[in-house]
Amino acid sequence: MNMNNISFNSVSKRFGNFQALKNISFSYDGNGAIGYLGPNGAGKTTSLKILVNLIRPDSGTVMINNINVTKEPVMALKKIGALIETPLPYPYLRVSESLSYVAELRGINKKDIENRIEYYSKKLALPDLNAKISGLSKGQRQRVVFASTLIVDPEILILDEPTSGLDPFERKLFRDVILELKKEKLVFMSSHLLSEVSETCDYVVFINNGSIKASGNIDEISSSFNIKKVIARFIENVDDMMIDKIKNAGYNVSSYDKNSVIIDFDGSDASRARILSDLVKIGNVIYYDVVGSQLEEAYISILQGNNK
Ligand SMILES: Nc1ncnc2c1ncn2[C@@H]1O[C@H](COP(=O)(O)OP(=O)(O)OP(=O)(O)O)[C@@H](O)[C@H]1O
Repeated sequence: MNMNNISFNSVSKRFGNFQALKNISFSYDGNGAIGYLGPNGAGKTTSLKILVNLIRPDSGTVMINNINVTKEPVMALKKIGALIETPLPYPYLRVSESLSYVAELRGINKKDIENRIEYYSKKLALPDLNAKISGLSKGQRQRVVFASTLIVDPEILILDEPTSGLDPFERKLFRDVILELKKEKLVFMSSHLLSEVSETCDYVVFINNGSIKASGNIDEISSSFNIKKVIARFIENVDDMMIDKIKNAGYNVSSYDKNSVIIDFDGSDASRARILSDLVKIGNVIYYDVVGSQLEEAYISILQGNNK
């Protein structure tokens, strides 16, 4: 099995007066999945485009499997599959034609093409292979485009928000394919969906305002951030009087609805226990738990600059 790697070394990119990437560096060795996280406009797509040589950095280098992408793009990108800003596949072609066309361009033999079309047609629940691309829904098109990046059997898969705009069923199809692929390949994906990243990725890189804020093993990063909200559900309706009592007990109510209240806290077990013992004096608590995820806490803390 091949081991893959990618690295950004002091990469900067300016658009006019706007500095989109400021000296970014990170690297990853091995197979698995890397999640690239950051708010809109952080510089994720710009980084991914530089990685696949769609744009050139002003300074710094990007390497794929130790080959400099800017200097030797053909060699570096030979084993890459990329899905960046979903292009429209040829509308007049049929699904199977559009898939074999991409594979033929890469010199893949007919038998492999047929097998892979059949495989991904099942895995991604592709529409009828004889259907015209122009008649497909947005999600169906996205599935076909994803299949066309996979049909060439890439060693490294670069995906820019691959599931944006997909329904939950389609997201699951994508997730299962990524989970399968990452066993033997390297997947580098940007995403806004933290739940998706925590389910699929082994490593995370956080970017904000064109700078890398943190990177590391997802479990190690997540475990250093405690969840800082609890939810309590009551038998009785939550009214203003109850909310006042909770506030008077010294708590910050983040939100509430008919039967439940969400309270901010410092994330410690001691505070969590104390809140519950206070709440049972105020109402009949039937459910109590922390809400959110550690990755979400990490994302918020790191991107707000409270990096531990
Ligand atoms: N070709 C361009 N010309 C001018 N500015 C650009 C260009 N491409 C990107 N930018 C700017 O660079 C910044 C980073 O954009 P980029 O698309 O990399 O962000 P992103 O992290 O991918 O965001 P999103 O999650 O919204 O896709 C943005 O402020 C964007 O407006």
